[in-house]
Amino acid sequence: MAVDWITFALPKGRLLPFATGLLRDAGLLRTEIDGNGRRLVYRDEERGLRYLICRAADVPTFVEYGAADLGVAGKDVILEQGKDICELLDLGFGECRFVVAVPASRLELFKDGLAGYLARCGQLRVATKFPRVAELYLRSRGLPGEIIRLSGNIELAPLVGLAEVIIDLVSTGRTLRENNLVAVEDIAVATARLVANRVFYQVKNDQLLALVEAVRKTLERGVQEC
Ligand SMILES: Nc1ncnc2c1ncn2[C@@H]1O[C@H](COP(=O)(O)OP(=O)(O)OP(=O)(O)O)[C@@H](O)[C@H]1O
Ligand SMILES: O=P(O)(O)OC[C@H]1O[C@H](OP(=O)(O)OP(=O)(O)O)[C@H](O)[C@@H]1O
Repeated sequence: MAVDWITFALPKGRLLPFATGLLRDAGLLRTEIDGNGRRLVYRDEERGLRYLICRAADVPTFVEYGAADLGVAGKDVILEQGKDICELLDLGFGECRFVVAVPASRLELFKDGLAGYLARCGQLRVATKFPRVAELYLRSRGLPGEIIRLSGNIELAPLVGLAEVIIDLVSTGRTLRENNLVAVEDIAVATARLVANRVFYQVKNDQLLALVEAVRKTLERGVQEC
């Protein structure tokens, strides 16, 4: 790989249309990327730009290890992983929030918050895909609790007695509603971020700054999903 190529790690899935729309508007993407396809690497030879289609949670890893210079990653994943990468821009899209949610049928038990629940019931198990965020949250509240890490469909856990509460991402609220859960506490809002490899951001500073500036100007104008 020539050193002057610039590689973007893009998240497949729900963030991809926004990320590609933004890069296209910024003049940094001319290739068609098929979000539903199996192809994982796209190149714009003329401009020396390369795009990697990564799992959303893997973008920080590709960037931290220098397999990509720049990447688009959710703040949720950034908070959870604590990777050594530079966060350059808040891209605004992919907004969701970390919440604590409980079964609506048990809401009364949580009327004095998680601390009140613990005092009443003596046990707090938290199912989540984000154990670090959950751990930090419990610690910041001085709450003892067991974190149960799941890979997805977190909402299932309190419905079958695997956990008393969940800590998960919510955007439309549909998944909570359809599983008779309610959010009782908000933890943090997350949006997609433009991130960079720490070393490359210094070494290729002129090249990367020009790209970051193009993205920043596009954000100021407003982004189209494509
Ligand atoms: N309601 C939401 N739930 C989860 N992630 C959301 C939501 N809304 C926006 N996002 C953003 O989308 C990213 C996850 O994208 P996506 O759901 O496509 O991947 P994933 O399901 O976590 O990963 P994969 O399919 O690779 O296991 C999150 O990191 C977050 O930044
Ligand atoms: O508020 P909503 O719009 O309903 O979105 C929230 C849901 O989306 C995410 O799950 P995802 O779709 O990523 O699937 P997963 O459970 O397999 O992680 C999240 O974990 C919630 O389950």
